Amino acid sequence: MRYKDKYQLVAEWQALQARTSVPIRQAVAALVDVHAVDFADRFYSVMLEDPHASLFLSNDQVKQRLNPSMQRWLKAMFTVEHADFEALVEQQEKVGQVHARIDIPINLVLNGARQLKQAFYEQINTAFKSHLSPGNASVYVSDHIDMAMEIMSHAYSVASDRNARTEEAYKLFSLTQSIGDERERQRSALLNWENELMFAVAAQQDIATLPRLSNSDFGLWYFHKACHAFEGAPEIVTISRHIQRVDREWLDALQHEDISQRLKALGEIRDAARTVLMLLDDVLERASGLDAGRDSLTRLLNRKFLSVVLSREIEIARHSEHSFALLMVDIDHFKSINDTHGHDAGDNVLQQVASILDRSTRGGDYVFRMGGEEFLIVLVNTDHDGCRLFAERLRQSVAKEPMLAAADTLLNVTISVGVTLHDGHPDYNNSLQRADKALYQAKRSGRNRVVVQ
Ligand SMILES: Nc1nc2c(ncn2[C@@H]2O[C@H](COP(=O)(O)OP(=O)(O)OP(=O)(O)O)[C@@H](O)[C@H]2O)c(=O)[nH]1
Repeated sequence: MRYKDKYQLVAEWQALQARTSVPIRQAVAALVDVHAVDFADRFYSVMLEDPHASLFLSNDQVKQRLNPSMQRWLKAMFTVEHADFEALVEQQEKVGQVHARIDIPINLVLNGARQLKQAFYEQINTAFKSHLSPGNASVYVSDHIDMAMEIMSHAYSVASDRNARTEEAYKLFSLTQSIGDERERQRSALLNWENELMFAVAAQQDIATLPRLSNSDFGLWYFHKACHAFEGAPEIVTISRHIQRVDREWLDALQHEDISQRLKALGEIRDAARTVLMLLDDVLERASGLDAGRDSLTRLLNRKFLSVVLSREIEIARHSEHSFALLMVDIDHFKSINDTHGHDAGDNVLQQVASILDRSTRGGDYVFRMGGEEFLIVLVNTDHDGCRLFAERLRQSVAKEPMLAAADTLLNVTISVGVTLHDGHPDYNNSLQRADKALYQAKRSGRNRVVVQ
C-alpha cells in the first residue's frame, strides 16, 4: 500500500492542532520551555539502556549534540502556531532517515517516545491550572508525538529497506569482482615467493633466513582467509599439506651436502607450488560459480536467487495480463546411468540435458538446477496452452538427442515434466508444490511425459 503523500500528512497535522484550544497550546509550549532539558534526558536515558544504541550514543555526545537537538525538536513540535507544516513533516522524515542510517532500532525510538509522553503527563498533571483541562492537554501532546512517530517510522523503513538492498547488491558485486582479482593476486604472490627463494638459494643464504611459504604474502592470505572462506573444500586439506611439507621438509633439504638431494628439493618445491596453484584455481573457479548464483557443473542458476526471481515474477504477473509457468524437470532413471556408466558419464548427461533446457528457453526465462538431476524452468509471459506446448516440445527434444555419456557411449535419455501455471497466489511455494506434485504424477504414470496441474 502506498503511504500518504506530504499534503495528506500536512492536512492531518493541521487538523490535530486545530482540535486544541490556543490557551492549552500556549500552556504546553510554556511547559516545554521550562522542562525541555528534562524531557530530552528522559528520552535518551531509554536509548542508553540499549547496549547496541549506547555504543554510539555515549553520554558526552548526548549532552553535546543529541540533547540540544532533541530540545529544538520539542520546541518545534509544540509551538503555538506552526508557520510551516510542510517543514515540520520534512523534519520528521529526516529524523527517521538518520535513525535508519545509524541503525537505531525503531522500537527503541518508539519506547523513548512513550517515556517522553509519560514525562509530559506528569508535568501536565502537576502544573496545569484547573481552567485548563489536563486531559485535553495530554491528548494534544500524545497526538502530536504519535504523528511525528508515524512519519519517522515510515521514513525509517523506506531508508532501511534501501540500505538492505544496496548492501545485498554490493555483496554480490564485491564477491564476483573479487574472486577473479584474488586469483591473479595470489598467483603472483606465490610466484614472488618462489623467485625470492631461488634468489636466496643462489646467494647461498643461511637456511634460517629462507622465506617460509606459510609466512609469505601468499601463505598469510591462504591461512587467514582462504582456509576460512573455502572450509570443507577437499582441495584445502591437500594445499595445506603441500605448504607444510615445503616449509618443514624441502626448505631444510636445500642445505643438504649432497647436490643431488638439493636439486631434488628444488624440484619438489617447484612441483608443490604448481600443484597448489592448480588446486587453488579449482576452488576459486567453483566458488566464483557459486557466488554468482550459478551451478559449477551445468552453469545454470543454482537455488540461491530462486526466491528473488519468483517474488519478482509474481509482482510482474500481478500487473500484467500474462502469467508465468513453473516446469519441474527430472531426468528419468538417472541413478541407473550413474550405476551403469559411472559418475562422470552421469555428469556429462547432466550437462547435455542442461544445455538443451538452456537452448530451448527464451531470454526472459530462467533455468535453475535445483539439485541432483532436477531442474526448474520459470517460463515467463505464457498461458495454459503455451506452457503445455513448450513442455511437450522440450520432452521430445531431450528424447530424440542421443547423449554422449563417454567417448564411446551414446545414451537415450528421457525426462519427466511437471507443469503449473502461476494462479496469482502471493506465496511462490504454493506454485512450487503444485509443480512438484505434477512431476510426481508424471513419474508415477510411467515417466517420459508431461503432466500439467
Ligand atoms: N553424476 C551425477 N549424479 C548425481 C549428481 N547429483 C545427484 N546425482 C545422482 O542422481 C541420482 C538420482 O537418483 P533418483 O533420485 O533415484 O532418481 P532416478 O534414478 O532418476 O529415478 P526417477 O527420477 O524416479 O526416474 C542419484 O543416484 C544421485 O547420486 C551429480 O551432480 N552428478
